[in-house]
Amino acid sequence: MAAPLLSSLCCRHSLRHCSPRRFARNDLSFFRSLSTSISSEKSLVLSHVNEDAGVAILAMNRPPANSLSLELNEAICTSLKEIDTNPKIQSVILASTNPTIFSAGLDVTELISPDDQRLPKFWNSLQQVYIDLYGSRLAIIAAIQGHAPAAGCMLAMACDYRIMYGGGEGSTVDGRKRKSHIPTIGLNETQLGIAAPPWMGQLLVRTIGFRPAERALALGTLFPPMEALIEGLVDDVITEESFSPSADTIHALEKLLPDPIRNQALSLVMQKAFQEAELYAKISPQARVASKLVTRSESLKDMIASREADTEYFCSFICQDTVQKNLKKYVEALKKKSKSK
Ligand SMILES: CC/C=C\CC/C=C/CC(=O)SCCNC(=O)CCNC(=O)[C@H](O)C(C)(C)COP(=O)(O)OP(=O)(O)OC[C@H]1O[C@@H](n2cnc3c(N)ncnc32)[C@H](O)[C@@H]1OP(=O)(O)O
Repeated sequence: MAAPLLSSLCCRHSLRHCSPRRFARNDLSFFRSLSTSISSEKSLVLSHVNEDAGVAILAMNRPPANSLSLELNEAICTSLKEIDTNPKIQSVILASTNPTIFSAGLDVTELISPDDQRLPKFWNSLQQVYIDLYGSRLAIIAAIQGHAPAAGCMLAMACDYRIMYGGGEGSTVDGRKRKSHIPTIGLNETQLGIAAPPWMGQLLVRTIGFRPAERALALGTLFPPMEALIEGLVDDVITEESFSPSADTIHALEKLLPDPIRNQALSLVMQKAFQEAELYAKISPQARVASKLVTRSESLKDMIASREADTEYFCSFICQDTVQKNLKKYVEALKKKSKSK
């Protein structure tokens, strides 16, 4: 049986051990309703299940940018595990409560002057997120309504299908117009003066192919939606003009989410993601998981085998003076940019 193999592969080696302005940027009106179902660790992740459809939603909820802290990583794993234990669920939509940011990647503040107990734990938690998503028996659909740099892109690549919002006019937050946003996705680590870890770089190679990945890794390329589609980094790009959900999809999603999604980008990607999630949920789970094993088990085994060495290398790399200097500069620039808005 394929499913137990995949899960035992992952479990055996598990090392599990705002400002008001920012808050308003999240479409909490709709996602708040999700917290009534399963919520974990201060609701850093909100999730909800629809057993009839066989679909669940897992939404990252860490303002202002869904940057991956130790706690958010742990919350993602906990929620996924809870969903995984429900045999009626076959598909999960990995989403974000932030209308313009899917995930900003690692919380870079975790990397600056790090605590030597917390740093390896933090890295282990990121590895675990990757292992749990990539090796899940569930079909996971990434609903990428906003930016997905670095480890944010890794989250998407670890899913089974990626839908990206193509940007457009008149996106709304809380019913008010806001300027349109065009999200980007990619492994931009070299722009921070660091390199993507081998397993993340290899994931890009497996997703878009050797030469495009080699170039994108070196340059730290962040792809806008249509370029990401052409490269094969995402599977679908949708805009207000290109996608209208069927009445059935709207109804089924409404059943799953009692409050309507008011943000247009979020609403569109969620509707498309729901359609895709239903499609996966209709496939024989055994056959689907067996086919997933064909493409993923070897790289997962390699990753698990090199996990400890990867953590050691990461910790010593991050603590180097030059790396610390680069990271500090990067975070200062990030904060300056944010303040100047
Ligand atoms: C051997 C291997 C060794 C090392 C491997 C290390 C691997 C690393 C993988 C990573 O994931 S590194 C992280 C890379 N992430 C980024 O470079 C993204 C940085 N963020 C941005 O570019 C932008 O924030 C955005 C495009 C995601 C969104 O832009 P925008 O909508 O304009 O928002 P703001 O820039 O104003 O940001 C809002 C708020 O969020 C804070 N923030 C953003 N990203 C991060 C982050 N990654 N970590 C922590 N905090 C982040 C930002 O500072 C703003 O906060 P304020 O309090 O200043 O308002």
